[in-house]
Amino acid sequence: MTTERMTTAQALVKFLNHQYVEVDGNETKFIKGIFTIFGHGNVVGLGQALEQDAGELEVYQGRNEQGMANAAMAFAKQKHRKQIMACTSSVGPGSANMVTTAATASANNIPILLLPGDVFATRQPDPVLQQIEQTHDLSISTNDAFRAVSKYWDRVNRPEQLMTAMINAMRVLTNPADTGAVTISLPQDVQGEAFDFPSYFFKKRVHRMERRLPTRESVRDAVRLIQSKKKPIIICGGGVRYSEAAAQLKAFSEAFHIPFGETQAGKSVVESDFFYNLGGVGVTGNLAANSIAREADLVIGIGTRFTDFTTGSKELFQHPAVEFLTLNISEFHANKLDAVKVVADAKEALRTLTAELTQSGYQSGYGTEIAEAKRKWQAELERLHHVRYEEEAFVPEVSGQLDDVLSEYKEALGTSLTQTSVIGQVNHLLDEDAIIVGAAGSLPGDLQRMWTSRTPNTYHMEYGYSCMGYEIAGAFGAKLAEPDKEVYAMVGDGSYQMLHSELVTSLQEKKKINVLLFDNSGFGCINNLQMGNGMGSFGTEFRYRNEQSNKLDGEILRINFAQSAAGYGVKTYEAQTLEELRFALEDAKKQDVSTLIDIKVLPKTMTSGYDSWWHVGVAEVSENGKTQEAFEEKKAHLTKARLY
Ligand SMILES: Cc1ncc(C[n+]2csc(CCOP(=O)(O)OP(=O)(O)O)c2C)c(N)n1
Ligand SMILES: O=C1C[C@@H](O)[C@H](O)[C@@H](O)C1=O
Ligand SMILES: [Mg+2]
Repeated sequence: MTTERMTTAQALVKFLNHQYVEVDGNETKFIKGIFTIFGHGNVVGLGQALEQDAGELEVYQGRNEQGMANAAMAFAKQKHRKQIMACTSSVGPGSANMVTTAATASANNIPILLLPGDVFATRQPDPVLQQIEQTHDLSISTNDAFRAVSKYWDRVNRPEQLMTAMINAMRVLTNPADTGAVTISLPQDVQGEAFDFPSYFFKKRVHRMERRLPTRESVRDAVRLIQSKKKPIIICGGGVRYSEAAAQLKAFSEAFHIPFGETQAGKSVVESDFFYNLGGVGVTGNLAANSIAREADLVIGIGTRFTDFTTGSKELFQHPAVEFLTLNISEFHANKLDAVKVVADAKEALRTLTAELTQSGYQSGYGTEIAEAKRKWQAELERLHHVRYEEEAFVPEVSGQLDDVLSEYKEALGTSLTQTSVIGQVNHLLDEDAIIVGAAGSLPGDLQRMWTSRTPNTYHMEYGYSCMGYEIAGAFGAKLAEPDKEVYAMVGDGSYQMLHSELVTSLQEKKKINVLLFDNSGFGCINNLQMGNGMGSFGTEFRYRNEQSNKLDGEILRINFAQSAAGYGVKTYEAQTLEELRFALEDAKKQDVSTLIDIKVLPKTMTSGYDSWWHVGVAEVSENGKTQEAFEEKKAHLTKARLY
């Protein structure tokens, strides 16, 4: 047996350089690069190995561990999970900062390899700087927090453990049914320890991402179920996108005259103007998809996790005889809602099902309903694009909540722009193949409803975890994945303030991203949620502390985000009118550096409603009559919802 004497960290870097995936006969290098923030927990171990010989790994410098890991996750998402990035952090706070992204990646089933430094395996210097000493258990460290949010977790306490750890890491990272965050904790002493690694550990490994075929029996069950139904609706989830099954989905819906709604992860798999594409479905769905879903007697979920947003907390589907069919690579997700299930790759399942159903001569019973529902939604969309603020008698989309202070916002932010009209302009003016990236706030809802995708795979939304602060790092990660396209972060002022550090990394790497910042001076969607459920406006508007009341109900905060980003070297614009917005969008396209448009919008001018319900934990007992009413309303909805 030939061996190579190297440190654990050197062996890890060499191993990462030899991993490939094969999909449909195409081979790709699996790990494109590694994001780093060095500290004592990784610099002289993994840092040394990367300095000495990083191989073909591109080494990036992050600004915030959560931010860099978000960028890595977005890269993998935009690459449809066929290529990934690794991330290394120091010990303690550096690794803790990545826990949020681990959760985000796992919730979204996106592969990401996290390599946090860890406390000494020998325990000799304990407590090392940044070590928490848990008196009830000295074997745990900050990195154990990753266990709850990783799909695979391991700690390399001896150099030779690296081999099984990494082979298992690759098993999970390349498993389409159950991928997500993989965390390999690397005690800082072990990173530098040498071992005679066998050469076979470093051989080229090609991980075939196989397309699981459906069984004959499951397809037979599916065909029988579909044949018994007249008004099916398909829910197109992220699994369709990662399986690259757009053509098969289109063929299936055309052949049998079955429309589909899109989840956040499934949006833009197919262009919006495809006849059978109804657009976003669920809590943040549009009128067309939700009205068809409400009356459907069969819901065919393809590659979807059926989250509460997709099912309207299981209240959306109201046909008395509604049943569920799932096509999913994950047995766990396929099993939801008591569905008849086809556990298989989406592309393969659709191919087989199309062939079998064709033989039966099946056609759905839809007449003009699909065209009619789409026509009505188009008219509503037009209206939303043209909502303009008027001083007198203006009724915002979310009305009856902050009506009396809208003019104060107009003054403070110097704007009368409505959010829906801004989205209309942006959708109109961006290049057809531009990618938009988002995650949290009111924008994901507006965009799932309103965004018209003209080119496939241009809508990139992280809504499995809806993690504020993903947007800008995510845009940077998407740009690394698709450097030839313009990428736009769609971000609220709350999310922007939470985390935008990787904007600087985009400048450093000369990878231009564009930030469209919607400033309504508040956590707008949460303000809608609380007030919509009987509360007052509490802790969600950005207002100064008022010395009289000692509450946060003073004047509205005014922040010039454009000025602050200009300090980084970003090309910035301020938009308080549609003309300024149009100019900025066009001029931003001409720039080579990252850009930011500080768009001031009025609160309460985002979209709302469209026949859906979201189950939240409204107070059962309160001193406020409105909250009491909201609780009664919730109870009424619950009587119409499935219980599991
Ligand atoms: C990390 C994180 N913390 C908290 C939340 C809960 N949350 C969801 S949206 C939101 C406010 C978002 O405000 P902003 O970005 O300004 O968007 P707006 O709703 O005003 O459009 C909050 C606090 C979250 N999704 N993620
Ligand atoms: O609590 C939330 C409410 C949603 O409206 C929002 O989009 C999401 O970010 C969230 O966390
Ligand atoms: Mg806001």
